[in-house]
Amino acid sequence: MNPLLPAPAARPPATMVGGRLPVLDAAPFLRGEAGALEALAAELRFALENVGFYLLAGHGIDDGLIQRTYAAAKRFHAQPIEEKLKIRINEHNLGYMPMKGSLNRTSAYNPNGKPSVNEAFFLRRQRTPDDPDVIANKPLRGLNQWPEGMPGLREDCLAYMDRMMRLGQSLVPVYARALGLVPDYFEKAFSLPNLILRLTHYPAVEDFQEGEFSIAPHTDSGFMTLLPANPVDGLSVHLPDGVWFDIPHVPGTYTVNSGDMLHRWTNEVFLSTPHRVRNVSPAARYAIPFFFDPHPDTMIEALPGCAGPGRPAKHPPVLFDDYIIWFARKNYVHQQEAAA
Ligand SMILES: O=C(O)CCC(=O)C(=O)O
Ligand SMILES: [Fe+2]
Repeated sequence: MNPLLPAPAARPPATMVGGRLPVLDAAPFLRGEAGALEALAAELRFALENVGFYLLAGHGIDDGLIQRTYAAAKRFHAQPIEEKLKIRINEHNLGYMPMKGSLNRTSAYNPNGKPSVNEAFFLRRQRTPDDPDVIANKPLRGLNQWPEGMPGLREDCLAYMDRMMRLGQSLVPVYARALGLVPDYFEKAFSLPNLILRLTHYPAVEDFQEGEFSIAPHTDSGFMTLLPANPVDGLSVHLPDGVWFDIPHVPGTYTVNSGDMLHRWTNEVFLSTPHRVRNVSPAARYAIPFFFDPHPDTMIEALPGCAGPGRPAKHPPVLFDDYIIWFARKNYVHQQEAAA
């Protein structure tokens, strides 16, 4: 079967924040309105070919659920360090990563290489001890580590991950159409997607040193990252023309970006745009990025329509599993210690 359909022409959406950041409204598509899939796909194509970031409105995620997840981040990090260290990040990248535990070495955008001034709690798909991947001890597929004595935290985080997974799955056909593929092209890759929820605490820093950041300039590793609107500013995006653009606080939206894996899968048709955080506010900043990726068994090779005569494939095929293991080793201090 030919997976290709005519691709929609890239089209800037009606609203561009600061003349640069596309705002995509998913509501007509999520309501199932006629023609909405094609219209949203044309705007998505514009956003990911030219910016790599967009604001998503009309996503249907309940604000109460978002606020409970932000509260979970705050509650988690408010614990004494001894409590947090009881679930220190393990070889599956699950649990608590202490301050300055990541270095972002996969990216050429952080030449000075100072560790980032943040601490984070990592969750992935909730698994049970009888999960075949857990029994086989497959890398990055372990059991979540939960803090003790934090009633409701686990339920809120799992409810958020489940709801965000469903949003991601409902957006995947828009990505397929934006690439000129049949809407269900990615169905198998995303029927059991790889999920990561990162609850990050960026303390207020009075005086950043040269080359020091709350999170150093980096690109994300995967397919799609979704960040709910953040009342504390600090995220900036390195646009293709070289300008650092500050993401504004637009309540009710998500900031969504594509990562290295989608960049590679699309044979570099879609961007993976560098970004960084500096919390220069007097208060702590929390972030709850949700990373939505294909199943680890997915083979990432140039998609139909993205490579061919005149545009040869720029990367060899790679199993997503091998790719994320490589990425984790490069970026996390504890992974390097384990591999040494
Ligand atoms: O804190 C933010 O707003 C962005 C965080 C981020 O880029 C990341 O965790 O990959
Ligand atoms: Fe990021």
